[in-house]
Amino acid sequence: MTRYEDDSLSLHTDLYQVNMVETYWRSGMHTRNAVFDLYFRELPFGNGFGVFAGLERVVNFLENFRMTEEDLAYLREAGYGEDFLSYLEELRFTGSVYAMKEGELVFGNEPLLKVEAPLGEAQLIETALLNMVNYQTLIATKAARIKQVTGGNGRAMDFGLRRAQELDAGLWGSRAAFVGGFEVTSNVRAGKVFGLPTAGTHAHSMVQACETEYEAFKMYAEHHTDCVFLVDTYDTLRSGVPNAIKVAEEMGENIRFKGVRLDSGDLAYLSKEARRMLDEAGFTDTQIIASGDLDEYTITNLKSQGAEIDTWGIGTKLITGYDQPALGAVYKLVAIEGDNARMRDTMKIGAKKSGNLEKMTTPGVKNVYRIINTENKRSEGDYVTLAGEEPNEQEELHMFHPVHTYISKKVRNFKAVNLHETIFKDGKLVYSLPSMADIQAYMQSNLPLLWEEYKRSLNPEEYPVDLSPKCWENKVQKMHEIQNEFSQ
Ligand SMILES: Nc1ncnc2c1ncn2[C@@H]1O[C@H](COP(=O)(O)OP(=O)(O)OP(=O)(O)O)[C@@H](O)[C@H]1O
Ligand SMILES: O=P(O)(O)OC[C@H]1O[C@H](OP(=O)(O)OP(=O)(O)O)[C@H](O)[C@@H]1O
Ligand SMILES: O=C(O)c1cccnc1
Repeated sequence: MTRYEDDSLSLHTDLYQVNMVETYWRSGMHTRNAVFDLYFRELPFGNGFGVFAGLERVVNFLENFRMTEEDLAYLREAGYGEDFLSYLEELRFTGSVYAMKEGELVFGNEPLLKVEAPLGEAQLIETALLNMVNYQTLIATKAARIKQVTGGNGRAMDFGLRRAQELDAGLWGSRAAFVGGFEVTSNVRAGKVFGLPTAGTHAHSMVQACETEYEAFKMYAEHHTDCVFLVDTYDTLRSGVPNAIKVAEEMGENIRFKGVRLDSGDLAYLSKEARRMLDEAGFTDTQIIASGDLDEYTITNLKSQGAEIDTWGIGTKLITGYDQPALGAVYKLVAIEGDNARMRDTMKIGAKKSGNLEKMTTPGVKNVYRIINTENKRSEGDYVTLAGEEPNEQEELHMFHPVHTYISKKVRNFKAVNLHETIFKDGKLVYSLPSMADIQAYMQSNLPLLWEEYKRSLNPEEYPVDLSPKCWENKVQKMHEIQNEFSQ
């Protein structure tokens, strides 16, 4: 039982955030303008690209951000003073948010989302934003990775709900799977809440509940027009497929015999045999659905064995991000208003002995552009600039690796597309959330921008995410300033 009844998410944060905000407020720093970047460092699953998801929930969260009476009562109980609670009571999100569109193809070390807000607000929302974007982007990326191997004509179906890490992950995971390209979900609530296409077959329990498998299929067919029969409860080829065919023949035009589902055994062999049997019986349009611990590796392998599988049902390994359960996105302060009311770039160096530039944050208010080659229509890479830079006004771009700077190229004939949409401006929502179908279509329409080398599932090439010379120099200069301060 919960001790409080409301469904406020405003305390969906870590205690240290509240304590920092109290400190800022008591010192009068809470209203200073701050800029935070939200980004991950490394692509998950060894994939060559990521798929951004989580924005819709971030928007809902920020729009509804206010401390309820129960939030305040809890904080009062925890010992916070009435004066600070009065500040929290009035607190709303008044800042600006710039973010990638959901479904955007994304890469390491580029801001997926940028928050410009009074320090107190920007700090208090950090944990929730990371929580939402980390999980949803991880699952959307896993889904896209699986879709890359099922191919255009192999349907991917999300079966994950029962295996997800609790209710929220089940709901938002199904949505993320759709963002990443899954065609359909078994999750009825996700269908209701987000309008996702749903579909389903039946379980072994229905077959077990009847005296015989034939009786179970027949009973289902008598009450449903669209029928997919699960054929592996007893013996797939000797009992399951023949019973499915028998019922379909008996029911004739009264049903649409959509397919059979295989959930165990040698899926390559069984699918080929089932296909042969269905075709011989004249059911050439009937599909074969496979499930049972599938992921991109088993699917690739099954396809290489010539498996006759049309639809892939994927649960556990999709919804839990099984082989990499965390994306590791972070939220870092990159600029803050100083005593003189001017913005000051900030940087975190960290305790790395190696002086690894990669782990250091990139200071400054920045934009991210995708550099599209206007001749071959492919992306040359992403290009992170300082605010105010306008790459489209340049004749030629110098793109170089931000750590191994000798890896460089000059790009002409390009179009630089700003990847950040303005979502909130001074607390006001100025972005209309696209439909789920548009989000998925947007993701798919962007895939041709990437060379195949970035999209292969095994050992893809590293897609360039470069800093503009000004952004890079600013970073190096800031690093030297910090180092000099300590060597004096
Ligand atoms: N031809 C195949 N080649 C490679 N992997 C396969 C093939 N057929 C099935 N698999 C995969 O191998 C694993 C099969 O594991 P296992 O034999 O333990 O379970 P199962 O046959 O699905 O039966 P059960 O559901 O009773 O566990 C699953 O992950 C399945 O997706
Ligand atoms: O294997 P996953 O990728 O996680 O996909 C979800 C699994 O959930 C069901 O099995 P379960 O044993 O839970 O129920 P059942 O009795 O209907 O087979 C289904 O048959 C899949 O095998
Ligand atoms: O509809 C199905 O076949 C289904 C749904 C959830 C999990 N496993 C299978």
